[in-house]
Amino acid sequence: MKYPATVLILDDNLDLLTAARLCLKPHFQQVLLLSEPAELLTALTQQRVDILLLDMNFQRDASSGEEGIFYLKQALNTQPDLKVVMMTAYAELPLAVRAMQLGASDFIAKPWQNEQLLRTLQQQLVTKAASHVPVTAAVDSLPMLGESPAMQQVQHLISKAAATEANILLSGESGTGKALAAQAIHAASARSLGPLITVDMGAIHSSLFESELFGHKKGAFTDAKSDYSGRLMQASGGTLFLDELGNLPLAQQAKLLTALQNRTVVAVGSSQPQPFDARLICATNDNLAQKVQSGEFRQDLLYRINTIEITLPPLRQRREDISLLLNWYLQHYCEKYQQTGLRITPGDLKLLCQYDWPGNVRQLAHAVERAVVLAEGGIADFSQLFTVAASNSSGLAYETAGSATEQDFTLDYVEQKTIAQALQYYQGNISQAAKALGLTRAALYRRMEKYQL
Ligand SMILES: Nc1ncnc2c1ncn2[C@@H]1O[C@H](COP(=O)(O)OP(=O)(O)OP(=O)(O)O)[C@@H](O)[C@H]1O
Repeated sequence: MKYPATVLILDDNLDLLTAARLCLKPHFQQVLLLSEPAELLTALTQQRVDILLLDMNFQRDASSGEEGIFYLKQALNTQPDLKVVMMTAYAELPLAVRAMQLGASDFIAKPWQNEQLLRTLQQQLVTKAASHVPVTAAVDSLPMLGESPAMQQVQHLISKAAATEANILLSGESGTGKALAAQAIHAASARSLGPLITVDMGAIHSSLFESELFGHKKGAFTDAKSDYSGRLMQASGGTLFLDELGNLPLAQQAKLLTALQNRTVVAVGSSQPQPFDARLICATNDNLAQKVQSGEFRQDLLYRINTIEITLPPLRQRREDISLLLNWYLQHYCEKYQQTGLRITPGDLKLLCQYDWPGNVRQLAHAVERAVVLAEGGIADFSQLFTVAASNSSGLAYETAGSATEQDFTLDYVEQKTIAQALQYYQGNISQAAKALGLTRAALYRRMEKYQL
């Protein structure tokens, strides 16, 4: 039986490509080969890929791995849920660790044994299946819940704003539902039949900013193998959702402002402005007014985007909604994991309603999912969350040096511990934790799912 998955192998060594294809073809539905790294972006935009097997070095005698890192970032920016396995002939641990910090899922040293390669890729598919509902995908189908006065006010603003063409700024802590609100606004607007194009501004590499947003012409730069329309044009007729806007560097803020003011884009390699027609929604978990004061955010850009500002309140400021959300997610995950009759004990419910939920609804949903999976005797098991809350630490058992065990030295363990500490330090702020860890937000989410944080 073949895995219903597509593997893309990128290496400039044609013999290696052939050998890898021979090894993998009997086991995977589709195995694609690429010898030209400049074509990676096009390949990923044209074709859904599950696993990318990526070489670290492309130029002759190169051993720094920088090219591999560059293409890794490019691949994850294009397809954030992609599993990337790095291949390196120079199996230096620091390089592999760096690649994994940047979002690679695993690495394999060349020359590999066929069995080892197969096992590594199979493992990626298992992890991919286990992380089932990615956070972003879950947003698509979930309703926006909340009966507290604060949420009723938010719902009211959403329906009023949706009926207009006004630019909207959504603010609020991480996990409070800004992306969900953007979807609700789009769905309730006259543009609902058009596209909703989301751009994570924190995840776009500065060198790709203009090309990604405004498009490029074929031949405008080395990698530009064909014309690309860009996100603003793609959103025409629909809604453009710029997430994590507070992370945008000043130079790029100026370019974005010009495009928004003129409602035109000039593709890289062109001098011809093209009009675009998209409704703008922006989101941030930063205080942009404060960033204006400190000179990190342009005031004119803020005025352009915040015609209507909607602030999503943190869960701790609307505790009335906690039990509603707990029950809704309990039912949701019971259906998903085919559990029946699970309940939350009154004692647990009380504690859960008192808890501050620094990661807001996202954290609550994850906690319920975990509790459903770990449930025994018909009772949802929140013990892991309570351990975290009680110790006010990451929930991991930190042994002293004297009691260290072998597992303390595994990369997985060290990574998990570091991520948990960063999340705790930044009080659940995903963007700040991701930045400190040197990860994209998508890569951090993937790891949080993996380690159940
Ligand atoms: N009011 C709500 N009702 C039900 N689910 C919600 C609600 N708010 C958020 N969620 C869920 O919580 C998760 C996080 O929401 P979302 O991604 O919209 O948050 P966010 O504020 O955009 O976070 P970030 O700033 O980290 O991107 C999603 O799975 C979403 O469906």
